[in-house]
Amino acid sequence: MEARTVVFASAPAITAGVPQHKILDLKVMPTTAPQAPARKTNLPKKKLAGGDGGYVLEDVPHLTDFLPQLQSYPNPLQDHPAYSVVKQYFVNADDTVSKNIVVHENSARGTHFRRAGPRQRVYFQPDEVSAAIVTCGGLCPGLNTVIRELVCGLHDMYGVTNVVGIEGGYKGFYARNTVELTPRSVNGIHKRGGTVLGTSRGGQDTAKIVDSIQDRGINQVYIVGGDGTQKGAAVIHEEVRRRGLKCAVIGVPKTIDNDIAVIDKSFGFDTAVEEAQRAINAAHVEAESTENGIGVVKLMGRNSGFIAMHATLASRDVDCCLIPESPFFLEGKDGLLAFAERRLRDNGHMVIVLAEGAGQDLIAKGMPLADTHDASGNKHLLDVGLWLSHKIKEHFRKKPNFPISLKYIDPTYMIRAVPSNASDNVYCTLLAHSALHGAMAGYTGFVVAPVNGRHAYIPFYRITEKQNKVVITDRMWARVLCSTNQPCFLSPEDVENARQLDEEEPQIPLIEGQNSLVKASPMSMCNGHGHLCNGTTY
Ligand SMILES: Nc1ncnc2c1ncn2[C@@H]1O[C@H](COP(=O)(O)OP(=O)(O)OP(=O)(O)O)[C@@H](O)[C@H]1O
Ligand SMILES: O=P(O)(O)OC[C@H]1O[C@](O)(CO)[C@@H](O)[C@@H]1O
Ligand SMILES: [Mg+2]
Repeated sequence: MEARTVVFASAPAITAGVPQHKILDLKVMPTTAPQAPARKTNLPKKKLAGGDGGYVLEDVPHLTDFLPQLQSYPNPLQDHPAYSVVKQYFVNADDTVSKNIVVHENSARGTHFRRAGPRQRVYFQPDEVSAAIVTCGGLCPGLNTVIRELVCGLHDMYGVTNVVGIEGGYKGFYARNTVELTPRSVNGIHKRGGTVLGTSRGGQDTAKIVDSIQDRGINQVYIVGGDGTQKGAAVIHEEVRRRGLKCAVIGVPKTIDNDIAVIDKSFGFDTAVEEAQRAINAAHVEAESTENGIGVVKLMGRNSGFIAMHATLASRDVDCCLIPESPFFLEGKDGLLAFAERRLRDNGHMVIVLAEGAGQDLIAKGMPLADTHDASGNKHLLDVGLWLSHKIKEHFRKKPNFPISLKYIDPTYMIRAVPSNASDNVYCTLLAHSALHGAMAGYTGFVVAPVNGRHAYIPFYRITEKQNKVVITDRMWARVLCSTNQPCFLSPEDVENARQLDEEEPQIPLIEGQNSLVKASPMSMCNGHGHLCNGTTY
């Protein structure tokens, strides 16, 4: 395939903070010709704008930020029969989504993100688009649905026919071949678990990946993966921008652990919680059927216990839920072992659900092991389910008049290798559509996801700067403790630490000329193309 590069003219004139975009013809040339010099931009990483009442828009980059002469075209969707009856199909240029939905009388309006959806003007012509999709990290229900809907959405809504899949995760960009993706080839893949493209951990070499993007002439890259993947996507975007390539880099957040910050939830999470019910039911049936039966179920959740928490609440058969965010201890009258004894005396059986990351410090105390990591740098965890089962058996072995029967169920890979359920399928479809509308409209360097129920374009740094964790000082965790009636196992010091972690995120102050655009009302911040008029300082 012929690689292409874009030549651009001088920066736009700026009048009163609003760049006057001069529309030039896009010149396309083979890479054998001298490369256009990457524009020496020192665009700040954050693109913020302020409005009245403490309104802050944390915006995402647009291709015209560094390729100001790009040609735009009317969105072909305006002639699409399926959308012709929709009252207002295009998103308003100044639509934004509020990060905080619970407000008080005197609250500042706070952080907002650009609303996802189709724009009136697009920055790609259908036959110009060369899109690539890659899936990275662990498996997750819904990966195939996202792939299918990206391919079909690009094709059906925008007439794009050139879409390839990168095989085997980030490594596939430089080590493996691509696979052509057509509506026909992806038809039906959403009914299968896994990812038809394959996935991997490690092997992220930004320069090589961007070389591959450039050589193959790819101008839209859809990167589907978890927190690690999105960190990789952020640096790929930086490099693409540094080289001045007309290439939109879009992240679609994936993880069953639901540990991605800001967003409502990640796809696959619902399916994982639903699938976990099968394991918990089995543990409950086994436990109920024997004298002092104990069922122990280990679920995924390296650093965040969302799956365990939601599976516990959904099931109602769980007597104790253990998650990484909430420390626990075994010994003493308030410890887990004494609690298990009490529960067995009262009910004759019990079910314990734990997230794989729970109690890691506790285990390490007893058996110091070398710190080992996977290819992506994630710490290898010790098997808390096996360890806890052993500790419980050891405890009751000392009590000959208290025979127990313990069954340990480890369904970790079973809950993520299944196809997505109906609700995740719909979610993945909307995610894919939001992603491709953003790319066609020229946005780049963003992750797409719902925030308070509305799909939004979120800058990469927001997703990668911290992980989403269960806040144990929140009411949701209290609901779990109330449903299981388990002790909270926390010392006053633990509670204090948890409260500190839960402190409200500091608002980013707008400093004119450094990280802010103009101080303006949201209405006045947009130009006719539906993106912020940002000039060179944002
Ligand atoms: N800090 C980072 N910078 C650049 N690339 C990274 C970074 N962390 C991870 N990656 C790359 O992203 C890919 C996936 O990362 P990782 O294995 O951590 O999974 P993930 O995307 O977090 O998904 P999950 O944890 O849900 O399985 C890997 O190819 C890895 O090399
Ligand atoms: O064994 P693998 O493939 O590294 O995956 C395990 C990890 O993947 C995750 O499910 C995230 O995808 C974690 O909860 C878990 O620790
Ligand atoms: Mg991860």
